[in-house]
Amino acid sequence: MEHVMERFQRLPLGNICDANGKRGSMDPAIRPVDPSLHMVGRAYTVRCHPGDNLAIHKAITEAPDGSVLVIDAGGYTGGGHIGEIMCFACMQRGIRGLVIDGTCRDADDIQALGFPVFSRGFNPGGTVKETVGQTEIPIVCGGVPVRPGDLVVGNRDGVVVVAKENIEAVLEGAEAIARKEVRVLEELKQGRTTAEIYQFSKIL
Ligand SMILES: O=C([O-])CC(=O)C(=O)O
Ligand SMILES: [Mg+2]
Repeated sequence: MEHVMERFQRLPLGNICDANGKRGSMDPAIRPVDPSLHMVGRAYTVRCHPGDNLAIHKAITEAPDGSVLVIDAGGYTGGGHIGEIMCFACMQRGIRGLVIDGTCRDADDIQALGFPVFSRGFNPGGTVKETVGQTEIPIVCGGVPVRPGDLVVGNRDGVVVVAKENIEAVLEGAEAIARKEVRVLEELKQGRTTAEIYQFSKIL
């Protein structure tokens, strides 16, 4: 699986998404704290009560290393559910990154840690720690259904989710698309147009 993760990490998200039937891309309002970071791992899912981060603390203690925490916080933007402390705790547990349908805080410190976080922006406001919530259940995050063990890939383009049953097929399809794009770029350098290469001249 490690090799598979490395291969995914090298691929453009657009190629992965196209090979995934053009599906699986989250709402682009979910943005990386640090656009230079790449993230890939298996989803460990969390549903927390909006404005309450206790379920995320639970997930940090439970998730196996190599996981990406994918958190449905109901799109709540009234407080920062995660910050520097929780991201550092994730790193110590071998968690590869975190996606939250909600806001985080401590942006400068998270960036300094080099831990990949994707969120609906920031809010320095606090959250309560009262409701245990649920982990390892099917959720929706950024408009995309996510189940435990699905593959999650993120970079400055956004976040794409690949169903666990399709990981191998999507990887091979995305690599084939990437190879084809190398050939297209070569043909463009030789002076052909996209209309010629893609044979749009029949309809354009
Ligand atoms: O403690 C919190 O609620 C979130 C936070 O700021 C941190 O993890 O550093
Ligand atoms: Mg903090």
